[in-house]
Amino acid sequence: MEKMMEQFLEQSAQAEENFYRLEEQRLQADDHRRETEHARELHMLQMLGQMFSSMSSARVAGSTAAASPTEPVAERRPSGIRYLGVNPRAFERYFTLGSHRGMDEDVFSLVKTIVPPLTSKKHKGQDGRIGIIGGCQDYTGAPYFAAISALKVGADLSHVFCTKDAATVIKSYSPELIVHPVLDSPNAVEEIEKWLPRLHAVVVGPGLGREDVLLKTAKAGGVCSRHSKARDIPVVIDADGLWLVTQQPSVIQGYQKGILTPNFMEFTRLYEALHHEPMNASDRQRSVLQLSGAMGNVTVVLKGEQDLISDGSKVYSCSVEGSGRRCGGQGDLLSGSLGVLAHWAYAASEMRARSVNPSVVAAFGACSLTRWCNSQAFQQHGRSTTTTDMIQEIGPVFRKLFES
Ligand SMILES: NC(=O)C1=CN([C@@H]2O[C@H](COP(=O)(O)OP(=O)(O)OC[C@H]3O[C@@H](n4cnc5c(N)ncnc54)[C@H](O)[C@@H]3O)[C@@H](O)[C@H]2O)[C@@H](O)CC1
Ligand SMILES: Nc1ncnc2c1ncn2[C@@H]1O[C@H](COP(=O)(O)OP(=O)(O)OP(=O)(O)O)[C@@H](O)[C@H]1O
Repeated sequence: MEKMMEQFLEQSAQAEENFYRLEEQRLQADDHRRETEHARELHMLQMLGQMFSSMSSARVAGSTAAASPTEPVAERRPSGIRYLGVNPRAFERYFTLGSHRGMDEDVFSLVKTIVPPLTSKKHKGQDGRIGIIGGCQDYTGAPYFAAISALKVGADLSHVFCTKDAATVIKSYSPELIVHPVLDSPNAVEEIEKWLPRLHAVVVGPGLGREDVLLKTAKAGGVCSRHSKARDIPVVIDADGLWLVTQQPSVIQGYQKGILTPNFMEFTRLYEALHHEPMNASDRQRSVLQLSGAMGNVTVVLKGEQDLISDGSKVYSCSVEGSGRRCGGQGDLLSGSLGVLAHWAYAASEMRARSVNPSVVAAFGACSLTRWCNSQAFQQHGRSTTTTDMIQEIGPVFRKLFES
């Protein structure tokens, strides 16, 4: 009897494994189809963009007005950043948001090209299945903010992997999230790995806490899992996930689709752990470049008055207008949005010459979005602005920044 039971269990484990293998193959085929479709649509958009741009340059050439808004754009275009033919007005609008740095406009225009078209041919899941690893007894807001932001940006499904006692709380904030109460279960890593093959990006850290056992699970089940690195999906590391990276930089060092999003304190800790010397706070651009280099060129986003983004070769700054209000949770909005944008950027970039790192494009998009949501929410709520108010702005701000 016992033997039969054993055989039965073995067979059902095998059947389950086969199911996931087939499911993964099916998802990969779907992704491939979608990427091809996306590339075709993108190609048409590029051609249209080029047609518009040549029409508008013809108008500029024919007019006597030397100060057309399209002219300085061409002059400001830096070498090494491919121009993909977008509406020149995007640059004009971007300037009104507060940036005055030549390099930024091109990265900003690239963000628009990664947004997948909405078509009736897609099925649920194709625009992104994002996983957030975080959420414990103390912190239930952070994973919620990250996961709901991913959905509001345009992901189709958002999964949260949290501890048991955080799960009911997070579920009660939103019926839209899929919540797995597994982080503190004895077989936590297997529980997470069951889902990982279906995910397009993971965000590790919001509200994770710093208990050893949770950090170990996040490491084995998220950052280092064969399903994330081997499947080559973007891994965004934020908040307490950065605590883990500070203790063990090798968990993400050299992984090209790794993106770290430290605030100033998290950045300082990580910098000092890697360089064994105090950071020079007056030269943040240099420090962010150095840290990305020391991490094997993972993308680093140092958040602050200006967000500095580097993949170790260049530093980009994002200074889209925000506000003076610094409520907790804004960083979670950023990391959740970044998970989706990173997936889109890599899906889109397969078809293109990679003149700009897709992680940088995605990071630039997420920073611009977060900052402007902050500014828009502040206009209505002033000092009482909270992250929930900012999340309500994601839809209109995204449309205005990236889809108009
Ligand atoms: N509602 C929630 O559940 C929230 C939970 N959070 C979680 O709280 C946990 C701890 O996050 P913390 O960010 O507090 O991390 P830390 O415990 O490392 O604290 C960082 C400290 O640095 C300070 N700081 C930030 N920027 C600074 C700067 N430029 N100069 C000087 N000091 C600066 C902050 O006030 C904070 O006290 C994380 O898991 C995080 O995800 C936060 O995301 C906020 C919202
Ligand atoms: N001084 C500032 N001016 C404008 N925007 C800022 C400023 N500081 C931070 N931000 C923006 O706020 C967002 C979150 O950064 P913040 O430093 O609050 O992260 P965090 O501390 O990790 O957040 P969280 O509270 O979620 O843990 C980023 O998009 C950043 O651009």
